[in-house]
Amino acid sequence: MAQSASLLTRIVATSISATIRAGKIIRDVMSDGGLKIVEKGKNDLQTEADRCAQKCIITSLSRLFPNITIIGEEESNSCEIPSDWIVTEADQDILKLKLPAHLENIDPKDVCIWVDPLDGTSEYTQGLVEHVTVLVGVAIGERAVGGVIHQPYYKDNEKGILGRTLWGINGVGYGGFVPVSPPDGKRLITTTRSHSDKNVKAAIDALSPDEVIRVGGAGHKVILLLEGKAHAYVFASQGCKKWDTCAPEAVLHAIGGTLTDFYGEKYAYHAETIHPNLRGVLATAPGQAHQWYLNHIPEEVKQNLQ
Ligand SMILES: Nc1ncnc2c1ncn2[C@@H]1O[C@H](COP(=O)(O)O)[C@@H](O)[C@H]1OP(=O)(O)O
Ligand SMILES: [Mg+2]
Ligand SMILES: [Mg+2]
Ligand SMILES: [Mg+2]
Repeated sequence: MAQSASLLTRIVATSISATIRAGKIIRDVMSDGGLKIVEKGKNDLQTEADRCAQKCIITSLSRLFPNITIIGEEESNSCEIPSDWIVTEADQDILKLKLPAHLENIDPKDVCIWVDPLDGTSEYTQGLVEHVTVLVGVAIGERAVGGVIHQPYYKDNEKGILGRTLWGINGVGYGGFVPVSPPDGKRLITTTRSHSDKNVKAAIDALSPDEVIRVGGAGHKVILLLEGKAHAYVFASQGCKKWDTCAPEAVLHAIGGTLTDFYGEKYAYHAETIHPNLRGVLATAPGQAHQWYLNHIPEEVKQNLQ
């Protein structure tokens, strides 16, 4: 890998390769049929694919970036990993990116990488594989700056290949998708299909949507915002964690969208922060009035998110 490239571009470039490899592992586990599901908590599953994909990504990144904190959703174990799960390649186009001065010489101590090896596990176990993404987010200080979202089951009929990878670096660029504005004169809201409750529903009802798009995964829902299929992602629940939102937030910000909690505050992604997004997730596509959504959320809904 070009050592002259900056640390941030090297992390994002390698993360692209690592998520593609993890996506192949996720497809292989599904086609072999041995999901070996473990129940981590209420409505909270883990499969062999979550475990193996995390192992692939974290082992690869930690060998290349030994001084950087990497936090993954799944608990790690010390078992051997196949050598072909260890990724050393990097996306060459990303390595060529020119960064602004403040991102050029970052201190490895200020970087935290958040890994969600399989976002949308509930849907994956139900065979709704199009909802699945692999997420790697890169925070510098408190801010989510770089993000990679890989969709292992995306079908590109023209290229005849399975899978695509979307990336973004705030203030630098994005790729792997073409941003589209959502339709004018309508309010399309995307939200959970597997983790709903009274508070989640009350928030959506208060926004009087024309349509509610219920799909799995934080990564998948932010892709709907990137591609103009929804105006807002509304999840008034404490269920999402930092690894769910770091990468999607960075990619969304790179095209001018916004992701905050229900009080309008950005989440902090430094290594010492708590994992749950206790104040919910509200994200809007570029050009949408984020404040309008915040203003229309009932006080009671906000108070349940503390
Ligand atoms: N109550 C919860 N318990 C565990 N994970 C949750 C919960 N709510 C949301 N998540 C995580 O956030 C993602 C987005 O939520 P949803 O799909 O319900 O909109 C889920 O796919 C899941 O990530 P993961 O699949 O990686 O465990
Ligand atoms: Mg999970
Ligand atoms: Mg997740
Ligand atoms: Mg996950």
